[in-house]
Amino acid sequence: MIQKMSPSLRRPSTRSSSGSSNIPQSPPVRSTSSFSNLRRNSIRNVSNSGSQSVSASTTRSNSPLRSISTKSDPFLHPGMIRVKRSNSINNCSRKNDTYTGSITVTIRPKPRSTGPPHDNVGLKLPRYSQPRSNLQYGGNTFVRDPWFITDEKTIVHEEIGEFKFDHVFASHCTNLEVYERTGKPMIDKLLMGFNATIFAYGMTGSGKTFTMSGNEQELGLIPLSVSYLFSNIMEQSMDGDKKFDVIISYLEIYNERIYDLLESGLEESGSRPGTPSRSYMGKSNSNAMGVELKIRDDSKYGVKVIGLTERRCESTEELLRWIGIGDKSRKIGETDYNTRSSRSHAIVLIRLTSTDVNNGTSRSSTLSLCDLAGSERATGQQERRKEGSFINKSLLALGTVISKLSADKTTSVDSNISTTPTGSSGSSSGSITGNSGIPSNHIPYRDSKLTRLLQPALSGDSIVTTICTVDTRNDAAAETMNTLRFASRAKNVALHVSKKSIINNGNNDGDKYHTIELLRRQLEDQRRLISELKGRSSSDGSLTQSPCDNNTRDTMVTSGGSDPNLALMKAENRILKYKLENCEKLLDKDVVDLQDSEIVEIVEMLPFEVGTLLETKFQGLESQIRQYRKYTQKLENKIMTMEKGGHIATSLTGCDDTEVTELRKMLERKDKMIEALQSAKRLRDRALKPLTNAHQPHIVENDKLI
Ligand SMILES: Nc1ncnc2c1ncn2[C@@H]1O[C@H](COP(=O)(O)OP(=O)(O)OP(=O)(O)O)[C@@H](O)[C@H]1O
Repeated sequence: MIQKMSPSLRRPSTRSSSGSSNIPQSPPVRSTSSFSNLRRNSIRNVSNSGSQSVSASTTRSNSPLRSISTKSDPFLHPGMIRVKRSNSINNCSRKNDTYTGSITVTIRPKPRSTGPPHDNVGLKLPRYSQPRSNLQYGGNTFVRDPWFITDEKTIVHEEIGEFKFDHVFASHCTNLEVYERTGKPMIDKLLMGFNATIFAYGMTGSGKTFTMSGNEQELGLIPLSVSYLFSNIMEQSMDGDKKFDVIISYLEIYNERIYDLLESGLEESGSRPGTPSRSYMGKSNSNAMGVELKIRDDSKYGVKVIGLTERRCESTEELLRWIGIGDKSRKIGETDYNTRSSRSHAIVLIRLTSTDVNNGTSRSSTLSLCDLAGSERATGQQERRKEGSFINKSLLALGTVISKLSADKTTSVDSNISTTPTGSSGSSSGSITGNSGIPSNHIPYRDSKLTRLLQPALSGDSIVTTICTVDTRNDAAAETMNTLRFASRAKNVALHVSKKSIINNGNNDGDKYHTIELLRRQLEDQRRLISELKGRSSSDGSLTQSPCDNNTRDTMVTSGGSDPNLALMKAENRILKYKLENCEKLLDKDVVDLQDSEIVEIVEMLPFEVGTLLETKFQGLESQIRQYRKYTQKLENKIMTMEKGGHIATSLTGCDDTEVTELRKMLERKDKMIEALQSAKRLRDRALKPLTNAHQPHIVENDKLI
């Protein structure tokens, strides 16, 4: 964690004499002040002048680097000419917490290494005004370049037409200028809390690595940006209110496999920090392959490379030294176009975490610096051919993703154009043929490791700037054309990026006190609750037994456990249930089975008129019973008489059968009627008994048949 100015940051260190050091202890470094003052002087010059541009000579005159000879110091390279100070980040709305715009696209033409000192690239020539003719120089004839840069945003091809971008650098521009336009604004965004991604794209040999890393003579965008980052960190941590953490990881994608470039942790570095050590490697592909790393979806970072080494750095020198170590492991090899061609995509990840010391909040943002391998034609050498095919495939995947992302905005210029990388083996399977302008929902990020790793950045998690390097020579026209098409599409990719959210770590003293106080209160509340419950349970006695006792548990359940309201409700429920059962019994019970007390209960409930009515009814029934009895008696007498006279059989036999049957039926009905009447009488007697006992004499003495 970097807080205030650590001694190592304050101390103007001297250049290490030795190339070795113990890692992770502070590595041998170049003068700290060189890097930080580089930035400070350039910034001060701008702000003091109040101008939008600053000349390199001004920068040089104030720089402490002036003591270093111009031969050995890249900052004093004569190529450092006027550098515009305007922020080149693309048209965007810049609210405090969000960035809305599109990918910032810049074009960097590679200068001719031979030929006339000033080719037509970089000269402001009117379109088509120059006749196509060869140039004579030093006794040699040079074919004119077909490309013109008409202004700082436009590059024109004599026959195809013009392409407009956020910035087109002159071919003779310096890395410092490129950094000022691209790296510096992105570091500013990083410091504000945005993720930032810069990637160099272009055909092999067009200057990607030169732009990103630089060489012994001229520092590239990476060391310049890192230097600016640490200068800002020092400034911001000066008053002690902020602490910073800088962590670096470095990986490469080689033949569609991800390798950790810091894994080996090489402890020696023969090169000075800030310059790409790979530039000094004597042989290509000299490093053994490491362990392949896997990518995983991650809720926090979008995607994450599992097991990637992270190194904490406290200074520009330390960080650049790690990059130098990683560069040594990066795969390079000779191709037809480049004797030291990158055979892999390399990505430097710098995670910056700033912590507010006063309130303990922190915010992390990541800078991704990508030096992509270049698209290339198929070569005769088998290994290069295999690598080239992987490179082309992944660049094709990137082109497809960019194309799809920009599909809804792409202009007709791109119609019917394939994004197949330069010189690829002709496969067009993944190319975009014809742009319908219909946005596709499916973005094939999973088609390559490169697009997978860039997915969070391209899908809105990062502000993105790309530097497309081109070779303007006539024989590279097709490749340049493809690069510019890619660039045109990238320009259309919309970005809506939010700052990384602030995390409350709760790790400062104020937060600790607050947390302890909160926990203390919670503890008190819980204690109070426990004693309250104990009080309740001892008052109803249900908790006096062991909690393991089943009876206790039952008691608790039936009494509603520890809740008195529940117990009360249960008791009420039991009473209501009992009442209901009784009512049901009363309703369903056969009247005959009713107990006297129950009948009295019912009778008492009846109105007086009902009793009178019932009495009348019963009297009617009694009269009927008497009639039936008389009739039955008559029949029986008749039968007896007949039996005594010996005529029974005869008479009965002689009797009309119908009459006998009728007589029998009448007897049966009589019996049934008598039974029913007796039952009714019994009921009536019982019903009236309490009333008659109280108010009047018995109407019926008993229920026997008279
Ligand atoms: N703008 C430039 N000024 C000076 N030299 C340059 C420039 N661009 C490229 N070069 C030189 O061209 C050569 C190839 O450049 P470089 O290695 O950066 O290309 P590259 O795009 O990274 O290629 P590859 O994709 O094969 O890795 C190097 O010697 C480099 O120094």
